[in-house]
Formats: sequence, structure tokens, C-alpha cells
Amino acid sequence: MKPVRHPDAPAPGQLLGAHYGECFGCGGLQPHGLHLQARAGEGVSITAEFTVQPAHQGAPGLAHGGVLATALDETLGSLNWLLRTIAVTGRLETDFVRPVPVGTTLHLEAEVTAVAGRKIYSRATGRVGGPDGPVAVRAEALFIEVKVDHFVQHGREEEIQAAMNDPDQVRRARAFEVNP
Ligand SMILES: CCCCCCCCCCCCCCCC(=O)SCCNC(=O)CCNC(=O)[C@H](O)C(C)(C)COP(=O)(O)OP(=O)(O)OC[C@H]1O[C@@H](n2cnc3c(N)ncnc32)[C@H](O)[C@@H]1OP(=O)(O)O
Repeated sequence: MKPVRHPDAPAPGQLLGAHYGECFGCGGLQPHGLHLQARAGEGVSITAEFTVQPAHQGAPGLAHGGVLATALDETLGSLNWLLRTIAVTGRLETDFVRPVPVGTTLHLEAEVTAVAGRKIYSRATGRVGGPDGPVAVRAEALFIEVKVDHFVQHGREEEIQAAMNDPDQVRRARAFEVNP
């Protein structure tokens, strides 16, 4: 089925902020995290930026492939803001097209291509040298919709309790869960 942008989705151009402060992809509280900033696009699409830091190296002076996959995963995950669902990555297939040096800003864009029940299909690209620069990485993904209970059941007690004691975190999560 064609994806449908939720009527309460953030407006195109709006910065989305972190879904969880400790998130390695988007959280502000992770010193070595990606601090990826995502913005709502048109339809069910997202743009995001991430600058490769020295802590993200694999080979000398180059981004680790797993970190680049994280940037793609996080950008793809941000699409859920536009659907107003909570979903986790079930499958992530990544192409590494060119090496990405430390200091490079990766310009990411992602879109949902189809939704089938709980399954959300999406794809993303990461470009270097600007939003219209050459493609360095791309991915196709399948996210699966879950309830807040997924995290409560599986997450470590310590972090779950802290998240549940944070009214903003709970409000955000519950608002997504009651997606009509
Ligand atoms: C107070 C607390 C606050 C919490 C606030 C939360 C805030 C919001 C946080 C979001 C965070 C995002 C962060 C970034 C995105 C990550 O990185 S998420 C982390 C990485 N991913 C995971 O940990 C997921 C681990 N996997 C799982 O838990 C389970 O396998 C899943 C994905 C939930 C699916 O399990 P399930 O619910 O039992 O569903 P299942 O029936 O197996 O599959 C459903 C359908 O999907 C298909 N499917 C499932 N997996 C696959 C696969 N790998 N390949 C192909 N098809 C698949 C199945 O075939 C099935 O298809 P149909 O038969 O319906 O046609």
C-alpha cells in the first residue's frame, strides 16, 4: 500500500529532535553518538545530516561502515515520525559506494516506499559534498511496527525505569502508540 503521511505529522522543514536522549544515532546525551539531525520532508520523507567525527573511524581517517549504517538506520527510523508509528528495524541492506573521510558531512534522505500491515518498507541515500553530491551510501530497509511494550519487555530495567519516569518520553511514546 502507498504510505500515507499522518495528518499530525511535523510540517515539512521542521527539525524532529531526538526520540531518546541516550540514542546513539540522534541523542544529545551520547558523547560519541552521531548527533544526527533529521528534518521532516514532503510526503513521507526525511532529510538528515551527520558529520563524521574522529570517534567514528574504522580505517585511519575514514568512517566505520557500521557507523554509516547507523546513520542510515537512524534516518530511516525517523520516518516513523511522519507515520506516527513506533517501529524497529527488521532488515537493513546497505551499499557502501565510496569511502567517507572524517570531517565529511553526510547528507541523508529517506522515504517510505510502501506499508503492508505492520511492515514499513523504506530506502535511503547518503551523499557527500552537499545534498546533490555523489552518493556514498544507500540502504533499503524493512521496519516492523511495535507497541511501547516491546521496549518495556526487552529493555534493561535501569534505562526503562528512567525513561518511564520521564514524562516527556512517555508522552511522546504513548502519542505514537495510539496512532489511529
Ligand atoms: C517508556 C519506554 C519508551 C520507549 C520509547 C521508544 C521510542 C522509539 C524507539 C525507536 C528506536 C529506533 C532506533 C533506530 C532503529 C533501530 O535500530 S531499532 C533496533 C534494531 N532492531 C531490533 O532490535 C528489532 C529486533 N527484532 C524484533 O524485535 C522482532 O524480530 C520484530 C522486528 C519486532 C518482529 O517480531 P514480531 O513482532 O514477532 O513479528 P513477526 O511476526 O516475526 O514479523 C512481522 C512481519 O515482518 C516480517 N519480518 C520480520 N523480520 C523480518 C526480516 N528481518 N526480514 C524480512 N521480513 C521480516 C515477518 O515475516 C512478518 O511478515 P508477515 O508474515 O506479516 O507478512
